[in-house]
Amino acid sequence: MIKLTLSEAMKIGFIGGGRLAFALANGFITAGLAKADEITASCHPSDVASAKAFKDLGATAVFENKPVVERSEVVIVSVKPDVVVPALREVKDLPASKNKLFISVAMGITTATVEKSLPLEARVIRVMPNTPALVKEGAAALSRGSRATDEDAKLTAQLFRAVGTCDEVPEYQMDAITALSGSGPAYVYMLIESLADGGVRCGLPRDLALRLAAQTTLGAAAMLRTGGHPAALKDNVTSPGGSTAEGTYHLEQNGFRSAIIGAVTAATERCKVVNQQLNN
Ligand SMILES: NC(=O)C1=CN([C@@H]2O[C@H](COP(=O)(O)OP(=O)(O)OC[C@H]3O[C@@H](n4cnc5c(N)ncnc54)[C@H](OP(=O)(O)O)[C@@H]3O)[C@@H](O)[C@H]2O)C=CC1
Ligand SMILES: O=C(O)[C@@H]1CCC=N1
Repeated sequence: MIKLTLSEAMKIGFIGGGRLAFALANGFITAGLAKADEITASCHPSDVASAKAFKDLGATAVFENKPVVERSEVVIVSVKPDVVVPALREVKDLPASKNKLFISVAMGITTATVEKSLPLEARVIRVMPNTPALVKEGAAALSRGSRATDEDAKLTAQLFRAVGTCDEVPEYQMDAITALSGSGPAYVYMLIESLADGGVRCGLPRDLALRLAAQTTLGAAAMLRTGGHPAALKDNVTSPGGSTAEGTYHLEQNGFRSAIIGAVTAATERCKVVNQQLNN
């Protein structure tokens, strides 16, 4: 087996050159982990915009999946969940697919499902990243497939740690992680947009409201990273009889916490349904 070592010269391929693939490719390049001209991504022939985005990065955009596998040491499978099996079927019989590390980022799709679509010798790791990888603030988790080695897990963790954090977890936790940190940026953007809308409603100019909302979210997250507990940090903001107590009371009355908990629960269920549908 060829030993993989992470270096700037590592050839990284993406089957599915969409939004997440672009965020990762851009993140890997700016982190100095990959050279743009060592990256290959496959795009649909009709998807001129994605192909152009990769070309503008200095990467190679192709319109077939086979060259991605042939040109790359590590292949990141970044198509939509229902396209994973058909896309891998196209490359299964290539000699280049044997002994290769495939990293699947598809929501809900288990390593067992991916392994069944590849040659016996291929190794699989499942990763759930998120789009803030683009600015090196990603949160990722990885789980090993049955044939993945310690070195594969180490290399994958190194790749994703270059663009944020990466924890190794048992695979049964992956759906909940997808629902929390994979989808989480969308919920946070909704929070930020709502904060700004509130500011505008109360008379602030839109650009100031949006900047304050984004910086407040960034600052609050940075405080948590220093080791504080969210409840204690919230209490520090809440003066007796003050504005925050009034605001948080309104949130509680309107089911803010249960709405967020419900969102993560619903998204977790969606991941399970997707994998079940694929295996029926
Ligand atoms: N977006 C995110 O924040 C995250 C996404 N993911 C996972 O990443 C994967 C991709 O998501 P995302 O980037 O959002 O989706 P996109 O739709 O942006 O990307 C998928 C890309 O694959 C292309 N494609 C479709 N069929 C094929 C095929 N047979 N061969 C090669 N490429 C093909 C699509 O082209 P076309 O549009 O023309 O169909 C599209 O450009 C999903 O499995 C998702 O679960 C994981 C974590 C976070
Ligand atoms: O919405 C989705 O299905 C993907 C998975 C996590 C984030 N985006």
